[in-house]
Amino acid sequence: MTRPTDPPPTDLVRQVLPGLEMHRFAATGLPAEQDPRMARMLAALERNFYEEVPTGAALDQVLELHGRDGRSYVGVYEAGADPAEVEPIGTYAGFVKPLQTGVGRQLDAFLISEVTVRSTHRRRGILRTMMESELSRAVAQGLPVAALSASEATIYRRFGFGVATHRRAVEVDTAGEVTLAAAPTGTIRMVDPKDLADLGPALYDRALAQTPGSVGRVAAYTVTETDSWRSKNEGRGTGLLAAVHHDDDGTPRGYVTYRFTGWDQKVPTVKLGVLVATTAASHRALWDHLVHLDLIRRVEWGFAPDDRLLENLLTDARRVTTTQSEDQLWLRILDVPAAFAGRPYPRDGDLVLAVTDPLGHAAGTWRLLVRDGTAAVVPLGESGPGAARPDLRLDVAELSSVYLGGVSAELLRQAGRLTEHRVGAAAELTALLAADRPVFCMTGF
Ligand SMILES: CC(=O)SCCNC(=O)CCNC(=O)[C@H](O)C(C)(C)COP(=O)(O)OP(=O)(O)OC[C@H]1O[C@@H](n2cnc3c(N)ncnc32)[C@H](O)[C@@H]1OP(=O)(O)O
Repeated sequence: MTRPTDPPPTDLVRQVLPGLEMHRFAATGLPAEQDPRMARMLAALERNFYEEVPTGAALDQVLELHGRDGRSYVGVYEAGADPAEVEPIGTYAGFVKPLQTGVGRQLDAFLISEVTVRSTHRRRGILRTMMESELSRAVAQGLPVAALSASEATIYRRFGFGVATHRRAVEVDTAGEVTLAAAPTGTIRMVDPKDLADLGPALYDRALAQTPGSVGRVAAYTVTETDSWRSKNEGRGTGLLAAVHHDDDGTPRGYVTYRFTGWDQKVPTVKLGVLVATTAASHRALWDHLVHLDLIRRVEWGFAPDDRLLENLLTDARRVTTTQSEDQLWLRILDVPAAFAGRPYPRDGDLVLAVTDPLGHAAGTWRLLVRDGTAAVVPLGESGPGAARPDLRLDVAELSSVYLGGVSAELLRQAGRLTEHRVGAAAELTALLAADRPVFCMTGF
């Protein structure tokens, strides 16, 4: 008999490679004792990332959070193994969250995370098997795009993913007199991080709606920003600081969390955790707070947008140093007509795109016709009646890179990543896909 607390059965078991089987099951959110299959999945992926494996209450907390995300897991096991008894060799998580395609416009995206293969079983096609299977499943479910963030930049292009957003790490020199280009408004109040439990997600969702390139946040952030990881000080907090900005009417508009790195540092420093601003004024006010912290001479932020907003915020732009710059969101268009119908356009346009796709999902010659801010995409033959000569020829990885408007098609033409058959077509595509706000993925997953 199945008790209500039992995890649901595996919905797929099949041989995928000699001696190996693939199982798929949902994260139940149940504690390890009631769901040993998920506990072993989590242990395997932590080990494959060379991380410590959580136990006890810390493990149960992670399992609960993954349940809240609605994650679906795929595990590759030795044939005949019971996933409740042994750890998988390959791990893969997928879940659906909104992708912001423009201000006020969202699409459902298939987010992929926790992709690992045991070090003794790498380069035998386990990742390829899991990825091809799950992308096909996402297509069958009608999801127009997939997305991930990559541990290495050389892995995912072969599966049709292209870099759509970038992020950087910055250091801001806050020693001495720091001035902002415009005076801040509203008030800043220090709060207990636990007070962000409801406010944080609500403000994030409002910021998300204005930020093309961002995706819905995973549940783990509610624990990170409230400083309540059970693995650290049993969830009682570790000295994280939190400040909320209220506008002149007293409405909360943004918040920031940060941590002092200690007096043993040569340059007294705070490190930002999460910064969420739903208005430009709130963003300015939070930075005004950060750059004027007494005794602090440096602010570090490891997850900053790759734009020049911060430099323009300060009177002295040279106080900002970029210490690292990286790809962030890798996007993969699965359904060309649905993806292009699901974003806004600043102008009219008419382009024919010949798209190659190693997995076939987006392959074809497509006419992208945009009128009054709305796109219609129709498939065309390249030969025979109705044939059209393409203006541009590109792989789905490049199409996915330029889709949100954060990467320029003209720039990719100059890099030799796409071929122009009509002079000026790449610049036209760039203009057609221009975003109304800087394109940035505000969150990791
Ligand atoms: C979205 C995320 O979760 S990103 C996190 C990815 N995980 C990690 O970095 C953890 C450590 N690494 C691993 O666990 C594994 O090496 C993985 C998951 C990256 C690759 O798994 P494998 O099973 O070895 O990959 P698989 O054998 O299926 O290779 C598929 C293809 O990708 C290529 N590939 C695999 N890993 C890499 C790599 N690190 N760099 C470049 N190419 C790679 C293979 O050569 C192969 O190419 P081909 O099919 O075009 O000939």
